[in-house]
Amino acid sequence: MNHLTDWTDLPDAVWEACLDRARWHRAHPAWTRAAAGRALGLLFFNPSLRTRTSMDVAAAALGAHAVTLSPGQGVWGLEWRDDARMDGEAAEHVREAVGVLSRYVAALGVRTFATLADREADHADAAFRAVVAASSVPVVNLESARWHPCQALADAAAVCDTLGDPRGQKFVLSWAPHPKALPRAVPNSAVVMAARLGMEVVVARPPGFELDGDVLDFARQAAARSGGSVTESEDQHAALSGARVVYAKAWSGGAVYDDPGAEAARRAGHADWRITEAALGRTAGAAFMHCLPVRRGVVVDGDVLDGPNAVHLLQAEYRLWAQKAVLEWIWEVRGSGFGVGEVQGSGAPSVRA
Ligand SMILES: CC(=O)N[C@@H](CCCN)C(=O)O
Ligand SMILES: NC(=O)OP(=O)(O)O
Repeated sequence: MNHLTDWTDLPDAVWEACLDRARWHRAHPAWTRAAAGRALGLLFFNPSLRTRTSMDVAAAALGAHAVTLSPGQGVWGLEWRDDARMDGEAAEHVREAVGVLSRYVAALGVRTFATLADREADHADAAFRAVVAASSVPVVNLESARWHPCQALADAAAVCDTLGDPRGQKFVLSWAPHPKALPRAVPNSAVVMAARLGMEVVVARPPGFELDGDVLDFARQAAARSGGSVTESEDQHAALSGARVVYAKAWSGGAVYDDPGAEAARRAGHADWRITEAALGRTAGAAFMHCLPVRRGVVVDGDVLDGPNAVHLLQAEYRLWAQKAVLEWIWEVRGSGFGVGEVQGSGAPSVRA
């Protein structure tokens, strides 16, 4: 069964074929009946605008039918912990709920954000893994505690369209201020994504906001295969010099698990990490990237988002093309059949001359 838990669980050839295919879809947007007769269940434990809409439309564009379910909002609240005594809000367990859904649909998409309270559960991606374990159909990760693989695929396509050949170009993942403690699935995925593309990756973040060591290890392993590199910096100013991409993202510091108050205070002390026109001016004409949703004037200034270097809407658009490619891969459909290695070039136009 083709689950998409994360790209780090899959051969590079699958990533490359899906990336080529995502770019191909942008150039060939016609709807098909490749997955006609199939249903897709979309289980959202957390809010979504892009993922929810683009998955629904991607399914429709392949002739499939999507059903979106939000546990606790018109759908029974769900428990995922194996050892839970269910005397709280949750009316059923994912073992039953996902067992049932597997009998209705041909694949499931699932969103389960990090708890930011249970370090071990988050690190093990336990909620998402509980759904995968209970499912008898393929599962697509729509952002778990650890990874956001659909975002990574869309981001990679947007980088390739924007830069042409990204190899050797400087990609700065820049930590950003935010009023809330946010998960790390997006930065984790972005750093491995850029390393896979052979980019010179710099993770710029204040002290206390380090990404997990195993995520940096995954990224360094990817960089070793692609000819890229991965380093860290506590100096945003220096990191931005020479950058061709600035990917801004807020994420919580490790202290969020032990001392949330201290984490919040430390986060509030770094408001000056916001991306401004002046910050972008220190780069080599970098494209500005963000996964969205984004807070204007907190994470990034409005004039950067409204300016010529911002590619955040292209990233978001690519979610649709990327997820068409993912659905084709998990269902092994594509008109004449979808096999790794048979995809030739994308033909997608460059959006930046
Ligand atoms: C604001 C917020 O909750 N952001 C979430 C979702 C990002 C895109 N799905 C995060 O930082 O992981
Ligand atoms: N980037 C992203 O996943 O957006 P949503 O949270 O709106 O789905």
